[in-house]
Amino acid sequence: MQALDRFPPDRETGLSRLGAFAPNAARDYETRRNFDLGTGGHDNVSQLSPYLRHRLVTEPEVLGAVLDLHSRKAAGKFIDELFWRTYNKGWLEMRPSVWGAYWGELVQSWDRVQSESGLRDRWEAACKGETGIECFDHWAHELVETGYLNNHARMWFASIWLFTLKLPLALGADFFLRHLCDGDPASNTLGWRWVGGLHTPGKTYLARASNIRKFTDGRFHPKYQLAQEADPANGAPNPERMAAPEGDRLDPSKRSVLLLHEDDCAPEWLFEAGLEPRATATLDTVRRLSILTPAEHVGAFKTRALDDTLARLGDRAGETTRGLTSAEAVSEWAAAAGAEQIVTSYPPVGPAADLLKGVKDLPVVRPLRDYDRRAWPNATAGFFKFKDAIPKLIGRLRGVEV
Ligand SMILES: Cc1cc2nc3c(=O)[nH]c(=O)nc-3n(C[C@H](O)[C@H](O)[C@H](O)COP(=O)(O)OP(=O)(O)OC[C@H]3O[C@@H](n4cnc5c(N)ncnc54)[C@H](O)[C@@H]3O)c2cc1C
Repeated sequence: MQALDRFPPDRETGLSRLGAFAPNAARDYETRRNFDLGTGGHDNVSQLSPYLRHRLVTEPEVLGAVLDLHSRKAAGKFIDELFWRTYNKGWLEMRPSVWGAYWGELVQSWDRVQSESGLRDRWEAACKGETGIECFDHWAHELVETGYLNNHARMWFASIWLFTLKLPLALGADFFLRHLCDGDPASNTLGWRWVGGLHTPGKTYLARASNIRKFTDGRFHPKYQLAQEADPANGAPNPERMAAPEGDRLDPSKRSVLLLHEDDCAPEWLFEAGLEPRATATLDTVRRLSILTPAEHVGAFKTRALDDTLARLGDRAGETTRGLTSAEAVSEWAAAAGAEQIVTSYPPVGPAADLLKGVKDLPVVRPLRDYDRRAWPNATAGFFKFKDAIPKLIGRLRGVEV
């Protein structure tokens, strides 16, 4: 699998990629990050997203490595981008119905694909990279083969999907989730909603031929091929905000089992909080990412990342079980291990959280990392408001009050 050759799903690779990238996280990154230099040419950005998305490497670790080498000002652009991920997670936690609405739109759009042959043909051509728009077709192939696209390419691709090809937003977000190694319910849904003019109501992102030519170093120039205007896409409006989650308190004296999932492959912090599980299991939620079957590399990334986690935990994990796929299977496993509680790192909005809602027989204790608990409540409105909290959040991590 080409994607996993590029993104070996283990923590050691994530950390060594971070070490190699950190020296370039200041001016180099700021001036070059928007360039999409083609398959295999993405050294201008960190390519850490599959590791961050599954928390094989954590945000505090990335911030720490970068701030050991650069001032906050010098690495400001990179730090902002990293906090976009945190912002998206917090924003969706406080508005979880957006994920439910996305699923509703996906089911509806999929029904239309099956009944409207014109739509089906355009959707198939887009997914196969056979639209005749050379840059778009290249990105469709790159995504399917490598599981990755540069951020600017994701923006252009989503814009062309919505405004030139006039395809439904949910089908585009689904195409990404089925192929990205970093596919994330928050960053992907919000990324598509941002391009489509739903996140910042009415403000759409229109891809322009001249911008594509400049930032692909002249590889592509889709002159006269792209829509010239972008009316907001159809989709649920932003709902009212709920309170941010605080997470559960862990009582390590109770008989516990540990459940690992794709959202936190660095659960060592739970052991530091006193957890001594009798047994540990991994969840397999890849089939809950889409109505269709995700690409093989997407599931393989998650399975191997969780295997890497179990290997690191060693004997501390107790007896191990792999790949539970339903709430019933989780309950049965925990009961057989004689547990009083199932402990799991707080699963943010997405497939693992969806599955765990169905576990009723035993309490599921979901402690939340300090980083998330402090950062998420700041996603009250747009990113620029959230940004005001960044100095303080960094100060707490670095042990300096700002
Ligand atoms: C339509 C669309 C869909 C997207 N879908 C996803 C997704 O499913 N998963 C995902 O992780 N990101 C998604 N992004 C955000 C962004 O494109 C990727 O995080 C980034 O390209 C990953 O590459 P990198 O690690 O080399 O990023 P770098 O530029 O090196 O940035 C470092 C880290 O910061 C975070 N980051 C950077 N840019 C963004 C951003 N714009 N939004 C949120 N976080 C960011 C990522 O965790 C990234 O690993 C999407 C963006 C768009 C426009």
